[in-house]
Amino acid sequence: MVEPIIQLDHISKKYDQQYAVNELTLSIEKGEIFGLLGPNGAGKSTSILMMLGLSEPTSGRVQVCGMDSTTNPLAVKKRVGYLPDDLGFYEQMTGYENLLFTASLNAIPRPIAEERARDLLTKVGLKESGDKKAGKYSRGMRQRLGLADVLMKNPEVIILDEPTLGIDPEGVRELLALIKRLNQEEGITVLLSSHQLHQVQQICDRVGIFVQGKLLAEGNVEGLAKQLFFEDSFVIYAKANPVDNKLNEQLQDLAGVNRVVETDEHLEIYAETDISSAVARTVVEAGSDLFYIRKKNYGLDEIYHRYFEGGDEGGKASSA
Ligand SMILES: Nc1ncnc2c1ncn2[C@@H]1O[C@H](COP(=O)(O)OP(=O)(O)OP(=O)(O)O)[C@@H](O)[C@H]1O
Repeated sequence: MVEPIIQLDHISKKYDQQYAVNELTLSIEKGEIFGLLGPNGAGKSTSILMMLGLSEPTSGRVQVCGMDSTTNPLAVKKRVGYLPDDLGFYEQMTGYENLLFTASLNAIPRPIAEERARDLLTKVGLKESGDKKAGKYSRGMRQRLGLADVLMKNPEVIILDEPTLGIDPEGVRELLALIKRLNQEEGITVLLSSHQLHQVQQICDRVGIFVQGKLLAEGNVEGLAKQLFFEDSFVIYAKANPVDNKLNEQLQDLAGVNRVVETDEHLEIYAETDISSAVARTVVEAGSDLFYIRKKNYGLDEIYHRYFEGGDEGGKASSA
Protein backbone atom coordinates (compact mmCIF):
# COMPACT_ATOMS: atom_id res chain seq x y z
CA MET A 1 0.00 0.00 0.00
CA VAL A 2 1.16 3.55 -0.72
CA GLU A 3 2.15 5.45 2.41
CA PRO A 4 0.01 8.50 3.08
CA ILE A 5 1.97 11.73 2.87
CA ILE A 6 -0.61 13.58 4.96
CA GLN A 7 -2.29 11.71 7.77
CA LEU A 8 -4.85 13.31 10.06
CA ASP A 9 -5.98 11.10 12.88
CA HIS A 10 -9.10 12.28 14.74
CA ILE A 11 -7.92 15.87 14.96
CA SER A 12 -10.08 18.49 16.62
CA LYS A 13 -9.64 22.17 17.26
CA LYS A 14 -11.82 23.92 19.77
CA TYR A 15 -12.05 27.70 20.11
CA ASP A 16 -13.90 28.66 23.29
CA GLN A 17 -16.78 26.19 23.29
CA GLN A 18 -16.95 25.88 19.50
CA TYR A 19 -15.31 23.17 17.43
CA ALA A 20 -13.70 24.65 14.30
CA VAL A 21 -12.60 21.13 13.36
CA ASN A 22 -14.22 18.08 14.87
CA GLU A 23 -12.61 14.62 14.79
CA LEU A 24 -11.16 14.92 11.32
CA THR A 25 -9.57 11.75 9.98
CA LEU A 26 -8.08 11.90 6.51
CA SER A 27 -5.26 10.32 4.50
CA ILE A 28 -3.76 11.86 1.41
CA GLU A 29 -1.39 9.80 -0.67
CA LYS A 30 1.81 10.86 -2.35
CA GLY A 31 1.18 12.29 -5.80
CA GLU A 32 -2.52 13.05 -5.26
CA ILE A 33 -4.35 16.30 -5.87
CA PHE A 34 -6.85 16.50 -3.04
CA GLY A 35 -9.52 19.17 -2.80
CA LEU A 36 -10.86 20.27 0.55
CA LEU A 37 -14.26 21.57 -0.34
CA GLY A 38 -16.65 23.46 1.86
CA PRO A 39 -18.42 26.74 2.56
CA ASN A 40 -16.94 29.64 4.52
CA GLY A 41 -16.23 28.78 8.13
CA ALA A 42 -16.23 25.01 7.50
CA GLY A 43 -12.80 24.64 9.09
CA LYS A 44 -10.62 24.28 6.00
CA SER A 45 -8.04 26.91 6.97
CA THR A 46 -7.89 25.67 10.55
CA SER A 47 -7.17 22.15 9.31
CA ILE A 48 -4.44 23.45 7.02
CA LEU A 49 -2.83 25.40 9.86
CA MET A 50 -2.74 22.23 11.96
CA MET A 51 -1.12 20.30 9.10
CA LEU A 52 1.58 22.94 8.95
CA GLY A 53 2.13 22.91 12.70
CA LEU A 54 1.05 26.57 12.88
CA SER A 55 -1.90 25.73 15.10
CA GLU A 56 -1.95 23.03 17.75
CA PRO A 57 -4.83 20.54 17.68
CA THR A 58 -6.94 20.33 20.83
CA SER A 59 -6.77 16.58 20.33
CA GLY A 60 -5.67 14.10 17.69
CA ARG A 61 -2.52 13.62 15.65
CA VAL A 62 -1.25 15.21 12.44
CA GLN A 63 1.56 13.72 10.39
CA VAL A 64 2.98 15.22 7.22
CA CYS A 65 5.82 13.54 5.28
CA GLY A 66 6.04 11.06 8.15
CA MET A 67 6.64 13.76 10.75
CA ASP A 68 4.44 15.01 13.54
CA SER A 69 3.45 18.57 12.60
CA THR A 70 2.67 19.55 16.18
CA THR A 71 5.96 18.46 17.74
CA ASN A 72 8.16 18.99 14.71
CA PRO A 73 6.79 22.00 12.79
CA LEU A 74 10.14 23.18 11.46
CA ALA A 75 10.92 19.85 9.81
CA VAL A 76 7.47 19.85 8.23
CA LYS A 77 7.95 23.43 7.04
CA LYS A 78 11.10 22.37 5.13
CA ARG A 79 9.18 19.81 3.09
CA VAL A 80 5.86 21.58 2.61
CA GLY A 81 5.11 24.70 0.59
CA TYR A 82 2.16 26.75 1.79
CA LEU A 83 0.35 29.36 -0.25
CA PRO A 84 -2.11 31.23 1.97
CA ASP A 85 -5.04 33.05 0.39
CA ASP A 86 -3.37 36.42 1.03
CA LEU A 87 0.33 35.92 0.42
CA GLY A 88 2.24 39.18 0.77
CA PHE A 89 5.24 40.17 -1.30
CA TYR A 90 7.70 42.99 -1.05
CA GLU A 91 5.96 45.31 -3.46
CA GLN A 92 9.05 47.38 -4.26
CA MET A 93 11.05 44.29 -5.13
CA THR A 94 10.71 42.47 -8.45
CA GLY A 95 9.18 39.01 -8.68
CA TYR A 96 12.68 37.59 -9.16
CA GLU A 97 14.03 39.46 -6.12
CA ASN A 98 11.13 38.25 -4.01
CA LEU A 99 12.01 34.65 -4.93
CA LEU A 100 15.66 35.24 -4.03
CA PHE A 101 14.58 36.65 -0.69
CA THR A 102 12.55 33.51 0.03
CA ALA A 103 15.59 31.45 -0.98
CA SER A 104 17.77 33.30 1.52
CA LEU A 105 15.23 32.63 4.30
CA ASN A 106 15.47 28.95 3.39
CA ALA A 107 19.29 29.02 3.32
CA ILE A 108 19.44 28.11 -0.37
CA PRO A 109 22.90 29.04 -1.77
CA ARG A 110 22.76 32.10 -4.06
CA PRO A 111 23.82 30.51 -7.39
CA ILE A 112 21.28 27.70 -6.95
CA ALA A 113 18.63 30.21 -5.92
CA GLU A 114 19.25 32.40 -8.98
CA GLU A 115 18.95 29.49 -11.37
CA ARG A 116 15.89 28.06 -9.64
CA ALA A 117 14.15 31.44 -9.50
CA ARG A 118 14.58 32.01 -13.25
CA ASP A 119 13.51 28.47 -13.99
CA LEU A 120 10.39 28.77 -11.81
CA LEU A 121 9.44 32.14 -13.27
CA THR A 122 9.47 30.49 -16.68
CA LYS A 123 7.47 27.53 -15.40
CA VAL A 124 4.72 29.72 -13.95
CA GLY A 125 4.56 31.89 -17.07
CA LEU A 126 6.22 34.97 -15.58
CA LYS A 127 9.44 34.89 -17.56
CA GLU A 128 8.76 38.26 -19.13
CA SER A 129 7.52 39.87 -15.91
CA GLY A 130 10.14 38.52 -13.51
CA ASP A 131 11.97 41.85 -13.42
CA LYS A 132 8.83 43.89 -12.83
CA LYS A 133 7.98 45.10 -9.34
CA ALA A 134 5.61 42.71 -7.52
CA GLY A 135 3.45 45.72 -6.60
CA LYS A 136 2.56 46.02 -10.28
CA TYR A 137 1.43 42.39 -10.66
CA SER A 138 -2.22 41.50 -11.22
CA ARG A 139 -3.95 39.15 -8.79
CA GLY A 140 -3.43 36.22 -11.20
CA MET A 141 0.26 37.06 -11.60
CA ARG A 142 0.64 37.31 -7.82
CA GLN A 143 -0.82 33.85 -7.40
CA ARG A 144 1.57 32.46 -10.00
CA LEU A 145 4.45 34.21 -8.26
CA GLY A 146 3.11 32.70 -5.03
CA LEU A 147 3.33 29.25 -6.57
CA ALA A 148 6.90 29.89 -7.71
CA ASP A 149 7.63 31.14 -4.19
CA VAL A 150 6.41 27.96 -2.48
CA LEU A 151 8.32 25.87 -5.02
CA MET A 152 11.65 27.57 -4.31
CA LYS A 153 12.46 25.11 -1.53
CA ASN A 154 11.59 22.05 -3.66
CA PRO A 155 8.69 20.89 -1.50
CA GLU A 156 7.19 17.42 -1.60
CA VAL A 157 3.76 18.77 -0.79
CA ILE A 158 2.11 22.08 -1.59
CA ILE A 159 -0.89 23.32 0.32
CA LEU A 160 -2.91 26.02 -1.39
CA ASP A 161 -5.63 27.91 0.45
CA GLU A 162 -8.25 29.18 -2.03
CA PRO A 163 -5.63 29.66 -4.76
CA THR A 164 -8.04 30.93 -7.40
CA LEU A 165 -9.84 33.54 -5.32
CA GLY A 166 -10.29 36.81 -7.17
CA ILE A 167 -8.76 35.66 -10.45
CA ASP A 168 -10.57 36.03 -13.77
CA PRO A 169 -11.70 32.87 -15.61
CA GLU A 170 -8.75 32.81 -18.00
CA GLY A 171 -6.33 33.26 -15.09
CA VAL A 172 -8.08 30.46 -13.20
CA ARG A 173 -7.76 28.15 -16.18
CA GLU A 174 -4.04 28.86 -16.48
CA LEU A 175 -3.38 28.49 -12.76
CA LEU A 176 -5.23 25.18 -12.53
CA ALA A 177 -3.40 23.84 -15.58
CA LEU A 178 -0.15 24.89 -13.97
CA ILE A 179 -0.98 23.11 -10.70
CA LYS A 180 -1.91 19.97 -12.61
CA ARG A 181 1.32 20.12 -14.61
CA LEU A 182 3.43 20.50 -11.47
CA ASN A 183 1.66 17.53 -9.99
CA GLN A 184 2.19 15.36 -13.05
CA GLU A 185 5.69 16.40 -14.05
CA GLU A 186 7.27 16.86 -10.63
CA GLY A 187 5.17 14.38 -8.66
CA ILE A 188 4.25 17.04 -6.11
CA THR A 189 1.34 16.21 -3.84
CA VAL A 190 -1.22 19.01 -3.80
CA LEU A 191 -3.83 19.84 -1.22
CA LEU A 192 -6.05 22.73 -2.12
CA SER A 193 -8.98 24.24 -0.33
CA SER A 194 -11.78 25.83 -2.24
CA HIS A 195 -15.46 26.50 -2.43
CA GLN A 196 -15.34 26.77 -6.20
CA LEU A 197 -16.83 23.49 -7.28
CA HIS A 198 -16.11 23.52 -10.99
CA GLN A 199 -12.48 24.22 -10.40
CA VAL A 200 -11.99 21.51 -7.84
CA GLN A 201 -13.68 19.03 -10.11
CA GLN A 202 -11.38 19.91 -12.98
CA ILE A 203 -8.10 18.96 -11.37
CA CYS A 204 -8.63 17.01 -8.14
CA ASP A 205 -8.21 13.24 -7.98
CA ARG A 206 -10.28 13.19 -4.79
CA VAL A 207 -12.28 15.67 -2.81
CA GLY A 208 -13.37 15.87 0.80
CA ILE A 209 -16.65 17.59 1.58
CA PHE A 210 -16.24 19.58 4.73
CA VAL A 211 -18.96 21.32 6.70
CA GLN A 212 -19.14 22.67 10.24
CA GLY A 213 -15.79 21.17 11.15
CA LYS A 214 -16.67 17.69 9.93
CA LEU A 215 -15.64 15.75 6.89
CA LEU A 216 -18.93 14.43 5.59
CA ALA A 217 -17.70 12.46 2.62
CA GLU A 218 -14.60 11.86 0.56
CA GLY A 219 -13.82 10.21 -2.73
CA ASN A 220 -13.66 10.97 -6.42
CA VAL A 221 -16.59 12.78 -7.96
CA GLU A 222 -18.05 9.59 -9.41
CA GLY A 223 -17.78 7.76 -6.08
CA LEU A 224 -19.41 10.60 -4.17
CA ALA A 225 -22.26 10.71 -6.66
CA LYS A 226 -22.78 7.00 -6.15
CA GLN A 227 -22.92 7.40 -2.37
CA LEU A 228 -25.43 10.22 -2.61
CA PHE A 229 -27.59 9.19 -5.51
CA PHE A 230 -27.35 5.47 -4.92
CA GLU A 231 -30.90 4.60 -5.85
CA ASP A 232 -30.69 6.67 -9.04
CA SER A 233 -27.00 6.28 -9.78
CA PHE A 234 -27.66 6.11 -13.49
CA VAL A 235 -30.01 8.38 -15.37
CA ILE A 236 -30.41 7.64 -19.05
CA TYR A 237 -31.95 10.08 -21.50
CA ALA A 238 -33.43 8.47 -24.57
CA LYS A 239 -35.28 10.22 -27.38
CA ALA A 240 -37.54 7.74 -29.16
CA ASN A 241 -40.52 8.03 -31.45
CA PRO A 242 -43.21 6.83 -31.12
CA VAL A 243 -43.47 6.30 -27.37
CA ASP A 244 -46.57 4.46 -26.20
CA ASN A 245 -47.66 2.86 -22.94
CA LYS A 246 -46.32 -0.51 -24.01
CA LEU A 247 -42.80 0.81 -24.58
CA ASN A 248 -43.01 2.69 -21.29
CA GLU A 249 -43.94 -0.52 -19.48
CA GLN A 250 -41.22 -2.54 -21.20
CA LEU A 251 -38.61 -0.03 -20.10
CA GLN A 252 -40.04 0.04 -16.59
CA ASP A 253 -39.73 -3.76 -16.45
CA LEU A 254 -36.02 -3.80 -17.29
CA ALA A 255 -33.91 -5.11 -14.39
CA GLY A 256 -32.51 -2.27 -12.25
CA VAL A 257 -34.97 0.40 -13.45
CA ASN A 258 -36.61 2.43 -10.68
CA ARG A 259 -38.84 4.63 -12.78
CA VAL A 260 -39.37 6.03 -16.25
CA VAL A 261 -40.38 9.65 -16.71
CA GLU A 262 -41.65 10.96 -20.04
CA THR A 263 -40.88 14.65 -20.58
CA ASP A 264 -41.57 16.87 -23.60
CA GLU A 265 -37.99 16.34 -24.65
CA HIS A 266 -37.30 12.66 -24.04
CA LEU A 267 -37.62 9.66 -21.74
CA GLU A 268 -35.70 9.75 -18.48
CA ILE A 269 -34.89 6.32 -17.13
CA TYR A 270 -33.68 6.20 -13.51
CA ALA A 271 -31.75 3.07 -12.71
CA GLU A 272 -29.35 1.44 -10.26
CA THR A 273 -26.99 0.19 -12.96
CA ASP A 274 -25.94 1.30 -16.42
CA ILE A 275 -28.68 -0.16 -18.60
CA SER A 276 -28.18 2.05 -21.67
CA SER A 277 -27.70 -0.85 -24.06
CA ALA A 278 -30.83 -2.62 -22.77
CA VAL A 279 -32.79 0.62 -23.20
CA ALA A 280 -31.55 1.00 -26.78
CA ARG A 281 -32.42 -2.60 -27.59
CA THR A 282 -35.89 -2.29 -26.06
CA VAL A 283 -36.71 0.85 -28.04
CA VAL A 284 -35.53 -0.62 -31.34
CA GLU A 285 -37.23 -3.99 -30.78
CA ALA A 286 -40.48 -2.14 -30.05
CA GLY A 287 -40.25 -0.75 -33.59
CA SER A 288 -39.59 2.87 -32.51
CA ASP A 289 -36.86 5.12 -33.87
CA LEU A 290 -34.06 5.98 -31.45
CA PHE A 291 -32.74 9.51 -32.04
CA TYR A 292 -30.26 9.62 -29.16
CA ILE A 293 -29.37 7.96 -25.92
CA ARG A 294 -27.07 9.49 -23.34
CA LYS A 295 -26.09 9.18 -19.72
CA LYS A 296 -26.33 11.93 -17.18
CA ASN A 297 -23.10 12.58 -15.27
CA TYR A 298 -23.53 13.95 -11.79
CA GLY A 299 -21.19 16.86 -11.16
CA LEU A 300 -19.86 18.31 -7.95
CA ASP A 301 -22.52 21.00 -8.22
CA GLU A 302 -25.27 18.46 -7.65
CA ILE A 303 -23.30 16.70 -4.94
CA TYR A 304 -22.65 19.99 -3.19
CA HIS A 305 -26.27 21.00 -3.52
CA ARG A 306 -27.41 17.80 -1.83
CA TYR A 307 -25.03 18.36 1.04
CA PHE A 308 -25.13 22.06 1.69
CA GLU A 309 -28.18 23.64 0.22
CA GLY A 310 -30.97 21.38 1.17
CA GLY A 311 -31.30 19.27 -1.94
CA ASP A 312 -33.68 16.37 -1.51
CA GLU A 313 -34.78 15.47 2.01
CA GLY A 314 -33.31 18.66 3.47
CA GLY A 315 -29.75 17.74 2.57
CA LYS A 316 -27.30 15.38 4.20
CA ALA A 317 -25.43 18.17 5.95
CA SER A 318 -28.32 19.08 8.18
CA SER A 319 -29.03 15.49 9.09
CA ALA A 320 -25.36 14.59 9.75
N1 LIG B 1 -8.37 32.11 15.85
C1 LIG B 1 -9.66 31.80 15.96
N2 LIG B 1 -10.36 32.07 17.10
C2 LIG B 1 -11.66 31.75 17.21
N3 LIG B 1 -12.39 31.14 16.24
C3 LIG B 1 -11.76 30.87 15.09
C4 LIG B 1 -10.37 31.18 14.88
N4 LIG B 1 -10.03 30.77 13.64
C5 LIG B 1 -11.14 30.23 13.08
N5 LIG B 1 -12.17 30.29 13.94
C6 LIG B 1 -13.53 29.79 13.69
O1 LIG B 1 -13.42 28.44 13.28
C7 LIG B 1 -14.36 28.14 12.25
C8 LIG B 1 -13.64 27.59 11.03
O2 LIG B 1 -12.89 28.63 10.42
P1 LIG B 1 -11.91 28.39 9.17
O3 LIG B 1 -11.25 29.70 8.87
O4 LIG B 1 -11.04 27.24 9.45
O5 LIG B 1 -12.94 28.01 8.03
P2 LIG B 1 -12.72 27.93 6.45
O6 LIG B 1 -13.43 26.70 6.01
O7 LIG B 1 -11.29 28.04 6.12
O8 LIG B 1 -13.51 29.18 5.93
P3 LIG B 1 -13.09 30.28 4.84
O9 LIG B 1 -13.37 29.66 3.51
O10 LIG B 1 -14.03 31.39 5.16
O11 LIG B 1 -11.66 30.62 5.08
C9 LIG B 1 -15.13 29.42 11.99
O12 LIG B 1 -16.32 29.37 12.72
C10 LIG B 1 -14.20 30.49 12.53
O13 LIG B 1 -14.94 31.59 12.99
